[in-house]
Amino acid sequence: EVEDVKKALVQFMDKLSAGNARRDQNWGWNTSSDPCKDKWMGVFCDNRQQSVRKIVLDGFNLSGILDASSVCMTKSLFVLSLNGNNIVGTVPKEISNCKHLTHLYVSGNKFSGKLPETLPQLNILKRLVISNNNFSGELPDLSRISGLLTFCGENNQLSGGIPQFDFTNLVQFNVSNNNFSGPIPDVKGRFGADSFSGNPGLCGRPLSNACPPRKKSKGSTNQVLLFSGYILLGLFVLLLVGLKLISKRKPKEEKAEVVKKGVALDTTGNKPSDTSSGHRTGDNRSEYSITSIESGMASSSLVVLTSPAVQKLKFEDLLRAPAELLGRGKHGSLYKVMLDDGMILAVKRLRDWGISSEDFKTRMQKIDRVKHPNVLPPVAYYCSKQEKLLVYEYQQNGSLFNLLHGSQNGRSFDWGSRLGVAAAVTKALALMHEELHEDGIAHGNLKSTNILFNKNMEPCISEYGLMTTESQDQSLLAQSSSFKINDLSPQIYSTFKLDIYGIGVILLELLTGKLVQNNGFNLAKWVNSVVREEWTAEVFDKALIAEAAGEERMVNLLQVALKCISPSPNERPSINQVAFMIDTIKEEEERSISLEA
Ligand SMILES: Nc1ncnc2c1ncn2[C@@H]1O[C@H](COP(=O)(O)OP(=O)(O)OP(=O)(O)O)[C@@H](O)[C@H]1O
Repeated sequence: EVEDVKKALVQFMDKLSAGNARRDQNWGWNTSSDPCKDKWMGVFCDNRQQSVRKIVLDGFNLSGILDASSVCMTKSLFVLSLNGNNIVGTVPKEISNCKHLTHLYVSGNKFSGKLPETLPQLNILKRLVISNNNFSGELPDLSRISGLLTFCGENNQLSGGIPQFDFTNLVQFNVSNNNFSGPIPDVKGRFGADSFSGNPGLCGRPLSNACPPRKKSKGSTNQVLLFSGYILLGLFVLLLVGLKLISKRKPKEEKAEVVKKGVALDTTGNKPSDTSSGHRTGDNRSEYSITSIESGMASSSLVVLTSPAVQKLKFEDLLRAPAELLGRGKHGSLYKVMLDDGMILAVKRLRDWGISSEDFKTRMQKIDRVKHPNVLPPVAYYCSKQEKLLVYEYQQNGSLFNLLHGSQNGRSFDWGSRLGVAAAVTKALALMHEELHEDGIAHGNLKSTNILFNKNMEPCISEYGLMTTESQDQSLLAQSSSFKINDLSPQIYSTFKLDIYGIGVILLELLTGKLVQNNGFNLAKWVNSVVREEWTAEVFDKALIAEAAGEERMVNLLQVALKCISPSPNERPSINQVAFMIDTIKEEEERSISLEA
């Protein structure tokens, strides 16, 4: 099989470089050497040098054709980059065989013809860049690639209408200088005229030429409705403030007291509090409305982010709804809020965060821009001087912590599923780290209570980015119970490396089924000591041993975990390396299962 892949790669290069002069000896790309071990030019492999992960051949003056069926023989290629060559012909439909592709770059070549209809089958594609070629015809329905972040198709001869991309998800989009025609879909204000200019047949916003009038469209009625919604909300808030001013003789003092009440409630925990106003349902839990948190709000309103689930959410809905305290973490308290329409939300009331409102907003917007199916997006936030609220959809299926340590004790949580959770979570974190690295926004608080299962039982990382850089210092780390990593030099602690540590601990939890901290027990320390004594097999969860799970792969995953929790942040792998390693283990597991079958 390895030989087949190698032959296919050599054939791919033969066709790609047809007629090009011979390369020097470092070039590789021949059947007598190995693409990974002998480091063929432009080939990047997984850590164990076993499978090809990236092929980057930018600017190699290649002037042949793209043999997609050959290059896609590599089992898990995720980056193919051929920018800045002279490649001719089409992008063949067999490109869809590269199922794992997340990045496809072919800009600055002489590609022509239509893009293949099979392209949207690359459904985990993140970046698609085909600019500066001679592509023509209509685009296939790329809107089917739900996680697409980049589409650059400028400077081609593409025509037809522009598909309804998920513009809220895209971070880069350009179709300028083509022959597109018709109205531009609603880009949600995310992209400007530059992205569409140079297409004489296009009309509508963000271009300045309006489309010829048609029957009044549904879209505009919606807009009117939305607009009047805002006016109503504004009036409501004014009314509320008015009532408060009238009903209170000493509004200032009263307000301070109300805020205090919220805090008092916070510290009394689950006991129903007399200070909580209204909306009690009479049972013995701390149910009350968020009104009691902050009645004096008015200065700013709820900002609904791009999640489709709560487009119509209003601040008044949050205020009115009964809320139940779920827990008090280090960032603040979490409430379960039930809306009238049956929708259930999780509202985090952030504890004094030492961040300005402006910075908070910018941060939320940056986080909102990056979407991954395994990351729980915030759906809205509220931000005033006194109060910051963050709204998520409530996840009925509980957390990874519950699944492992709840009443089931992880018994029905088999090895394959645990490996699946590990792989999904690290991949999701890899994307977040990549996209938010420049902004310096890491997760900051990764742990099994922050991995929630959605309605399809897919694991989702929640509360991404809730820790500011300032508060990510060692003193906070030391206070936190689950991250007690003594003897560490604090200065070199970067938040991104802290996330790797968090992933390592989650992997240990998956492998051992044990709590991270328990009556002086420290999971990381314990695992390290058992491994040092060479009793490695002792660490694994009895439930995994009982199902006779592949021990070799368990040991491999344990090694990944141990690298992640290395005391020196610099020795910890990057999240991409972690994702590769876990992917490889998962592939091996799948292979061994198919062999058994
Ligand atoms: N969106 C959500 N849906 C359902 N349950 C949630 C949601 N977000 C958090 N939870 C659960 O609610 C509980 C309390 O959450 P909270 O965030 O307050 O605690 P924490 O994660 O331990 O603390 P922190 O993240 O602040 O360090 C946790 O068990 C968590 O798994």
